[in-house]
Amino acid sequence: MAFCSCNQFLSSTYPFPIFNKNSKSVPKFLNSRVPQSLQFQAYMSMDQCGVPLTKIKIPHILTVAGSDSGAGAGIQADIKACAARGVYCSSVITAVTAQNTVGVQGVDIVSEAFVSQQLNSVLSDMQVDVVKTGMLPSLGIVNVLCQSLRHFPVRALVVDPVMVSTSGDILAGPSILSVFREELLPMADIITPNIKEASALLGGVQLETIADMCSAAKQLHAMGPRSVLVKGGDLPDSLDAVDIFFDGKQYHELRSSRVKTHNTHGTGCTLASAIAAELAKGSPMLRAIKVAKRYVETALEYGKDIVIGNGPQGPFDHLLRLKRGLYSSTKQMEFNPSDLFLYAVTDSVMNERWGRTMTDAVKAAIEGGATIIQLREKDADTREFLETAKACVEICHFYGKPLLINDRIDVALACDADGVHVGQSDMPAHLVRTLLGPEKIIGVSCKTPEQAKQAWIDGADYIGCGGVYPTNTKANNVTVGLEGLRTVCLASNLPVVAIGGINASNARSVIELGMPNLEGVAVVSALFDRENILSETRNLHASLIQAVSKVKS
Ligand SMILES: Cc1ncc(COP(=O)(O)OP(=O)(O)O)c(N)n1
Ligand SMILES: Cc1nc(C(=O)O)sc1CCOP(=O)(O)O
Ligand SMILES: [Mg+2]
Repeated sequence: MAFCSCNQFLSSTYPFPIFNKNSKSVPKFLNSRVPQSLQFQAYMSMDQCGVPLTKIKIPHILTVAGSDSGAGAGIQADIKACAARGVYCSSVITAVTAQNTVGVQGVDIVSEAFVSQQLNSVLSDMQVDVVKTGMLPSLGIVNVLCQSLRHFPVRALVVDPVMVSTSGDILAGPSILSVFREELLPMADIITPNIKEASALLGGVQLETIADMCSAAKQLHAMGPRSVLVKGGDLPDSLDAVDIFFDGKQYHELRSSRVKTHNTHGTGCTLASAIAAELAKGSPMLRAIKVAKRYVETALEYGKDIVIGNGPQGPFDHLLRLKRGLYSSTKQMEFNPSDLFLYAVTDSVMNERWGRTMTDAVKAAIEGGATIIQLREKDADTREFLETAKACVEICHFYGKPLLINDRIDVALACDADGVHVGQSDMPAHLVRTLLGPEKIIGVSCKTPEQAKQAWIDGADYIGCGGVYPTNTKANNVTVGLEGLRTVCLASNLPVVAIGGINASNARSVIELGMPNLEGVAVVSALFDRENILSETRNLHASLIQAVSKVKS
């Protein structure tokens, strides 16, 4: 069988270097074996009859960790998390634990020589993209791992410094701390300690507040990893789950509501594996962490009521009861609040009135400056809507703009749209999130502060607030006015887009409210019920730019 690289994939490189810039012994981008820079690399190949075949390389994580006989954590959690996130997972087992939901009853450490042999088997052959480490129970095992990583460099190293199990059992003693600090951490792209592990790595300091977590992240970063995620799940007195990410320059406070459940065994392993999976797909670090956190939250939500074992901490449902089978293993478009700046909501009745197709209308709106498109079809046949939606996804992605579907989760899934917009009488946003998965964009219409708060809890990405002005486009719509918009913006943790009766003449007053989380305006008739969409969009775009610069000055 003859293989040759397919050129269209050659430019698809990873956005991150292999090892930490401070690492003394490992050169950056060292690559001795295979062209690993080609994510999802495709090979054009011929079989014996000369028929072309396409082979696709899927992202590959190697987990170096301990086995958990109860399968909630360790190697078993890593493999399930990777399967759920659409990447391949090989495994090097460092220890076999006898474990259940009560605790750890026994540990059998695998010999250094055999860990080394496993590492060699996988790394010498299988084109690993990202290595993720979990339980590393002896100094010798950390040493052989570091040696292997020098010999077989990979794209990224995720170190979950597992020391104590959720049940409080010791999985790696203090003897490994020095080799962690001196050898492994400087090689890592990210380390993901919880509060107890961060404290142990820092010699036993007390971490009780978010400020303490930031300080710990900075001190751990000084040990050499490119970035640090200190997980605050154990932080006392916090209603939310708060993690601190530090990339050496900036701190990011990542906050999410806690899922009320005892089924949390293995969340640390799962989060680190999910981060590794996103990195292997090509996401930058912060994005990888956000997606991984959402995945863990969704999995906890799915598993919150399951009963496995009699102990205090049960496993959860990594595969989300296999309900979300339509997750894509390809990289999804990232939501940026600035996408809401000029939000075009389509209307096919208006398009028909002006004698044009939906695809022409979408193209013209984007060329005029629309930053995001929503397909809103109240009466279309599903089949016809789906075909239009598929064509519009292509157009939007060609221009690098996200496309959302109004109301119809099924259509959004079927055409692999970037997300959906739902209102208060549509499917609840938390269910939309579980159906669409952690990466898709979800917007929710909100007219009150309570609705805005709920949208945030439900895992939405933004809210739409209106009607700011009276509109003929949506029957019986309640007008909340500029004051209503201001009240909702003040209550919202999410970015807001204003909607309802907005056009190039009154958009200024909306922007001049000066609310920091008000990112833009959504419009239907001012763009689509006009003869020339391109010039109307340009006009509105110019008004918005003018208004924003006035607010800033
Ligand atoms: C950006 C944006 N904001 C609000 C809406 C309205 O959604 P909803 O309340 O569900 O009403 P319908 O659009 O479904 O009639 C929206 N579509 N987009
Ligand atoms: C779809 C929609 N939702 C609204 C809300 O208030 O939530 S107002 C509206 C219609 C917006 O159309 P136009 O820009 O033509 O006024
Ligand atoms: Mg709706």
